[in-house]
Amino acid sequence: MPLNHLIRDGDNPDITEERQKATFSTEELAIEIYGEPLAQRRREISAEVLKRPELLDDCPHVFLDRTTKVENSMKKTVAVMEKGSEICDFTSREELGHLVCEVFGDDGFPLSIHFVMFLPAIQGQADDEQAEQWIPRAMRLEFIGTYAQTELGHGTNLRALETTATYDKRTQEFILHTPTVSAYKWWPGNLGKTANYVIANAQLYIDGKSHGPHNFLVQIRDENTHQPMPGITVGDIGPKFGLNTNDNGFLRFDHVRIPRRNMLMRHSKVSADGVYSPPVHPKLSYGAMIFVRATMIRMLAHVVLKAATIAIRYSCVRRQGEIKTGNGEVKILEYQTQQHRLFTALARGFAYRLVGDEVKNLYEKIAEEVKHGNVEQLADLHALLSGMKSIVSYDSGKAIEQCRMACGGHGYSHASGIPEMYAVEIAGCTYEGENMVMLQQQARYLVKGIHRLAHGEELSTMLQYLANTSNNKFRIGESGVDLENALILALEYIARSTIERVTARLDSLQNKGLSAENAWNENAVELTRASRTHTRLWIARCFRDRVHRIENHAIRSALTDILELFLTYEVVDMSQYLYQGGYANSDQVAQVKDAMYKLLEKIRPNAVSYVDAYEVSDTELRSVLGRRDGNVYDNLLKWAKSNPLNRTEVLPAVEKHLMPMMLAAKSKL
Ligand SMILES: CCCCCCCCCC/C=C\CCCCCC(=O)SCCNC(=O)CCNC(=O)[C@H](O)C(C)(C)COP(=O)(O)OP(=O)(O)OC[C@H]1O[C@@H](n2cnc3c(N)ncnc32)[C@H](O)[C@@H]1OP(=O)(O)O
Ligand SMILES: Cc1cc2nc3c(=O)[nH]c(=O)nc-3n(C[C@H](O)[C@H](O)[C@H](O)COP(=O)(O)OP(=O)(O)OC[C@H]3O[C@@H](n4cnc5c(N)ncnc54)[C@H](O)[C@@H]3O)c2cc1C
Repeated sequence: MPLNHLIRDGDNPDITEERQKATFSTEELAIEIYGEPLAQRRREISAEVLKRPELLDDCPHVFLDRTTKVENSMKKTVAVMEKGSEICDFTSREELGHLVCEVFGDDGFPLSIHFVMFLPAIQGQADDEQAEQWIPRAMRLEFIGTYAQTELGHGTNLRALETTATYDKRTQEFILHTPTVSAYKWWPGNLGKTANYVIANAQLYIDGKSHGPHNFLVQIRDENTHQPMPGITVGDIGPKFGLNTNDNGFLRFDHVRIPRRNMLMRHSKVSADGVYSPPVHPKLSYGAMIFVRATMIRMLAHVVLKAATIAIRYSCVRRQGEIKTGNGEVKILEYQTQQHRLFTALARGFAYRLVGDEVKNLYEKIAEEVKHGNVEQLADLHALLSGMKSIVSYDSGKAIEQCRMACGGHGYSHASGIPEMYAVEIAGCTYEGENMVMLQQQARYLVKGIHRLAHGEELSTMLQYLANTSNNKFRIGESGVDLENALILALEYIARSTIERVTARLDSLQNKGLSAENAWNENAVELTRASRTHTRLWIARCFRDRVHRIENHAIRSALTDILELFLTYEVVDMSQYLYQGGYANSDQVAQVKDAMYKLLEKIRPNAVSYVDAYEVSDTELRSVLGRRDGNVYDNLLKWAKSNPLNRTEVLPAVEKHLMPMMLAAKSKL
């Protein structure tokens, strides 16, 4: 029995040859990633989707205009809701999430923000009575909601949001109002044409006093006619870099009245006579953002692993050039440069995917505590997620772009599927908090950590390495120190020294009389660097711990190669920091590079099996280059021929414009 379970007759022999080389069972690696029974359920769901034409695209989605894309996704949503429960367990987020990926791909679908923000906001911030009233209706899709926070003028600085919710004691209502153009809600996903309810974030005013941003449930469209409600102006904001199947929207409130009980009241409350009770933590109304920041790590990793699947499979069927003259053209994956750009992308994908599970578990644990009023760990969680969403979105974007370029010209074509993946994934650098801003949120926490240490106070587990000042020499190659440990210690040193340096600069500038705010801004770039090094260390440690827990020996060994490649790549990428304070010399850094190049060779025979084990179906991949069967060229030709521009031999526009011009030019001769 071959170890790779995807070997089939009729496949491109070049890709079959790759699968025959597997040294681990791809099914067992799939189980390690997804767990049982999910690994098997995912396959069954994929197979079921293939049998149901109403869930499949009639033609490649990239050939469609926006209006048709939006219509198709609405049509398929209804099909999923009618028949989906025959295919998957709707109560399982994982199963439903997989079905959504199969049917809709990455570019958005009408219920995305309903599920990822609207419902979580209600679940976390509505009191029990409100939850009981709204959640069952929302789950049954009697209405569709979105999360309307960002405005035309402000997205980052939430304290400056201009939408107001003024309490009217007389009628016991809030009046939602958009006072200026810059106060228009702008960006919320599925707001433009789909949603009929929103969670609106607005400044709460009672008796002329502001209490800061709070969340309110507001109906914006009629439940029967879908027409905007009185006082509501709403529409789509237009085409974007990506996510064009998603109707991101704008929204204006003109003195819209809602009942008092439509303010989400689990944490903050307004009584009928207008008495305000604040939450136990001032940022509890930001809970839905925390949820998405925790969830998006796995979503982003998923996109990297899809891009790696495409580029690695394609690199085994594409032959170009010779390594040794006369020996024939090689698969492009034989080139070390190709292995370096693709296997490091693969390693990041696996690291972020597995660490993403840990982040999700941590979030769930802390969210449960918060629900019961214990906010002790909220600052740790906020700092971690601020760093994680920034590192994972940015480094995943770089990895996907490398995958695209590694496919040469065909990578630039939408036939590869990678351009759309990149456009969707890279939005993660912006949404849920612009990366530079979020890195600085985490930097505040790190600087505080150094100050706490100086005052002899206890540090959270995440920061304890800051106290390890005896780690001041790179120990690679020393007897008794294995590669992994030496690399993790190097990453600890990089993070600690970077955070210490920038904190010392901040302190010294303030001692010289500069204000804390100006000192901060003068060091903001270095602060974001400190934040990055800390997060990259956290990811590395968490990935290492995850791999060490694997019981299946062959799978642990396969993922150890990926882990070591990840660690060597991270250390090489940040090696300039190792020279700070004389921690390492250039020979030691060269040793890390050598180890990394050896790992590329070691991973090479299993490359296709790693991505096969991640098990993304062709339906979900939507890529001609990444097809499981490796039959790329015939299908590229079919794809190009099916392009709407080729429906007629002579394009009407050519007849109308260019032909007369050319004929007129000829007649002038
Ligand atoms: C089952 C089905 C599955 C379906 C799957 C479908 C898939 C669909 C795919 C969907 C694709 C994409 C989804 C996209 C969704 C995108 C949605 C959005 O973007 S919503 C809008 C997000 N907006 C933001 O993130 C705004 C960013 N800004 C902020 O978060 C804050 O304003 C700020 C943190 C930058 C500053 O806040 P401010 O109030 O000004 O606070 P201070 O800076 O003064 O900080 C004071 C203090 O508070 C701490 N803090 C800040 N935030 C938090 C928090 N959230 N929790 C805990 N603590 C917080 C901060 O650290 C400070 O602490 P100190 O101790 O004082 O240092
Ligand atoms: C695809 C997509 C989907 C979205 N979906 C939603 C949604 O469903 N609901 C919703 O409410 N919003 C949504 N948003 C909005 C999104 O959350 C905001 O765009 C994001 O938080 C960034 O805010 P901004 O646009 O105001 O950027 P800005 O804050 O204007 O950023 C512009 C530049 O200014 C810099 N900057 C700003 N403040 C600081 C600072 N304090 N220090 C240093 N630099 C700073 C930034 O780093 C950046 O370089 C979505 C956005 C996108 C792209």
